[in-house]
Order: sequence, then structure tokens, then C-alpha cells
Amino acid sequence: MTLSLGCIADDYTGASDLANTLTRAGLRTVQTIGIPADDLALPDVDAVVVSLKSRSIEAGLAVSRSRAAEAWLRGRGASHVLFKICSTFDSTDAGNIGPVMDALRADGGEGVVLVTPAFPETGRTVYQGNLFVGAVPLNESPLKDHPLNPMHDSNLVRVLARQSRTQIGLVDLATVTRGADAVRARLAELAGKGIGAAIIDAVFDRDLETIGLVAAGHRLSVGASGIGLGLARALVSTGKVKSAATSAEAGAAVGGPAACLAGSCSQATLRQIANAEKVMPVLHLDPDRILTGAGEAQRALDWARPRLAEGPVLIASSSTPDQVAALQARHGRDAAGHAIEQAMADIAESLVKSGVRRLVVAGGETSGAVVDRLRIPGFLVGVEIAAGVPVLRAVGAGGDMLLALKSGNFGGAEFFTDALRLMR
Ligand SMILES: Nc1ncnc2c1ncn2[C@@H]1O[C@H](COP(=O)(O)OP(=O)(O)OP(=O)(O)O)[C@@H](O)[C@H]1O
Ligand SMILES: O=C(O)[C@@H](O)C(=O)CO
Repeated sequence: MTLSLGCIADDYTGASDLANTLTRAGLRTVQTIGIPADDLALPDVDAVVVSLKSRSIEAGLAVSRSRAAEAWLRGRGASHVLFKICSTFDSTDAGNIGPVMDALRADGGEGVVLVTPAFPETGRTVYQGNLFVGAVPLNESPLKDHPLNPMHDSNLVRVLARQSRTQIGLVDLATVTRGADAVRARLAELAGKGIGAAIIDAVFDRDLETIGLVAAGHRLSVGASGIGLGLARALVSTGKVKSAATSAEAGAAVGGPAACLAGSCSQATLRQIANAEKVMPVLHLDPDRILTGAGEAQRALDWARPRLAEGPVLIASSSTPDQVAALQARHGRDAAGHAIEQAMADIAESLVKSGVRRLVVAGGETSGAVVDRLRIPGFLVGVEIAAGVPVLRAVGAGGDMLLALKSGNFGGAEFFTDALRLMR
């Protein structure tokens, strides 16, 4: 297997979002959980997305894990590596986007790294280096209340400069609009000034196609699914990859009971849970009881098991920003997040032991905890449920299973029913 594109994603939902985008653009793609073991039989693919859980861990650890993934991908022929970050640039001033980018840049011998979280299909656009989420700047969007990494600055040149050892430049929309050669000329100008990375504006998919053409000639890029789209289209349009259809195997039905787990507290997920209440039984976990070890996961299982034969159930820890802030004040942010993620993993593990074969999980960290606990080594990409969220078929695990890993902010109001309709 010689890879045309290697990808490292900093969380599992982000990885499936990217794998979905690459697949839809014609690349045969597999998502692996961590670096695949030597004995994992991977199909012949154009792109591998190695999923890490490195968005919110200590920066040094994020760097070493990303470097190991990069070495594995380059060892399989990937001349370009895309470091997939969140389309809302989720990170803190301590990282981890800057430190990982700096390390991969040094390893790959890259001049100026192209960086853009733009993903217009989901409303993420970048103009003059400022990230917009729908109609509002990042710092006015719901991301200002994120439980782990609240985002308070929409100017990504500034945000990345606080995290990186290199100087950060800007390639503005006017330059991108003039085409690939204009972007290359601007990058040469920035390189001449000793600048090592540049935020690139993108508002429409055509901007990402231009960026993809340029990026394909580089060793490293950093961004969300939009730059993945640009790279994939560049690889297909230049004939480096022959466009492939989605594998039918990925979507074949598995049957069996279905369940949904929500650990995301995003506004989108809260709305999706409210809508699910109209069509399926929903259990709201008591986060305080999780933190005090009062048997909340067991209560959830006792509630769910007798209902599974009747149809899907949803178990949610999600709360409003005020409730999240109050819980974090009582128990600490990291302790609260970790305990709830582990409770979700406990619940998922027991549900699968009880026969659940179709599992929908909302939230990147939550999905990471669940997939790790289920020891799933990788996924094939099936049909798209919503922008950035495909149906996934577990590979190499004990028995057939379909999952959907939803990034917190993704999906329409009826996401849970939309997912279950396509996961048969
Ligand atoms: N009621 C709650 N109070 C405080 N924290 C919570 C609560 N419910 C869940 N959490 C924690 O909030 C975090 C949510 O992160 P997660 O990545 O799962 O969702 P997200 O950030 O909305 O999704 P994404 O990363 O895909 O955008 C997790 O650490 C989770 O354990
Ligand atoms: O890019 C996005 O927004 C998502 O794929 C993601 O990474 C959210 O966790």
C-alpha cells in the first residue's frame, strides 16, 4: 500500500469527519484508531486517517503521539501529511495546534505551513485570518462556552502565534482568489521574511480547491475537513489518484439493538437531544452522581436494558453552559470531563455486551473514550448522515458493528433519528 495522503486527526469525530470528506471526494480512505497494529488487515487505500485523542492532552504528549503517527504514514509513502484540527480551532494558548505543527514542520522539512480550519459546508469560513462560525466571529459563537477549551479570540494569526515558536503570516482572500500561483508567490514572500506558517483565508469550496492545489506540492498542512477536500480534489484532478466509489461493504446492515450516547454540551447537541425526546426514551444522567461515584452508570444500564428490545434509547450527560460551569466549579474542569467520559465508556461497554450493534455517540472526547473502551482498531466509511458525520463500520473488532461519531456542533435538529435511519 502506497498512500497518496496521510492524515493525523486530533480527535476521533474529527477523524471520521475528514475520512467522510476524503471518501466523498473519491479517495479510498480508512480511519484507524491510533497507529494500526502490524497485524491489522487494512484494505488497499489512497488515504489513512490516524485518529488520536490529542486535542486536550498535555502538549508534549500530543507532539510525541503525532510524530509517531507521522513516521508511520510517511513510512507508507505519504509525501503529504495533513494534521486535522477542529474547524473551530479548539485549543488553548498552551496548544496543541502550534506545538504539533512546529514538530511536524521540523520533521517534514516544510517551509511555510498552510493552515486553515475553513469548512464552508458547516459554516466555518476564514476571512482576514478571522474565523467565523456561521454569521458570527468565533469568540461570539457558542464555542466561547466550550467545556474544555473556550475560544475567546477569532483572529487565528494571533491565536496560532501564541502557541507556535514560528512567526505566523496571512494569505488573504484576495490572493487566494487570484489562484494557485498567486498563493505560491505570497508563500515565497512570507518564507523570505522567516515566517514558518500562514493562516489562509477561505470562504467557498473553490478557495479550498486553490489551496489544495498548492498544498499538494507541500509536505505538511494543518486544517479541518475543508483543506482535506481541497487536497483530495487536487489529487484526483491532477490524476495522482483515480476517483473511487464508496465501498458497498461499509454500509451493509448489521441489525440488532441501537443506542445513542451524548456527552457533548454544544447547543447543536442540546437541540438534537430535545428533539430525540419526542421519538425515543431519553435518560438524563446526573453529572454530580457520576462525580461522587454514586452508581450512575449502573442506574443508566438498569434503565436502558429492558427498553432495548423496543427500539433505540438515548443516554445523555449534556447540560447547559451554566450547569456545566457550576459542575466544574464544584469538581474541577478536567476531573468533571474525565469522570463523565469514563462513565459514558462504562455504559457503552455494557450496552455492547447486552447486544447493542448500532451506536451513535455525540462529542469528540466522549467518542474517544467510548471507541477506546470498545477497542475498535479502525473504521470503513459508509454513507453520510450529515455534513462531517458518516456511518462507520468497525473493522477488526469482535463482530460487526455500525457507529456514528458526531462532532459536538455537527448535524441537523433531527440528527439522532437521521443517523439511526441510515444505520440498519
Ligand atoms: N454535564 C456536564 N458537565 C460538565 N462537563 C460535561 C457534562 N457532560 C459532558 N461533559 C464533558 O464535556 C466534554 C465534552 O466534550 P466532547 O468533545 O465530548 O463534546 P464537544 O466538545 O461538544 O464535541 P467536539 O469535540 O466534537 O466538538 C467531555 O469531557 C464531557 O465528559
Ligand atoms: O472540524 C470539526 O469541526 C470536527 O471534525 C471536529 O474536529 C470536532 O471535534
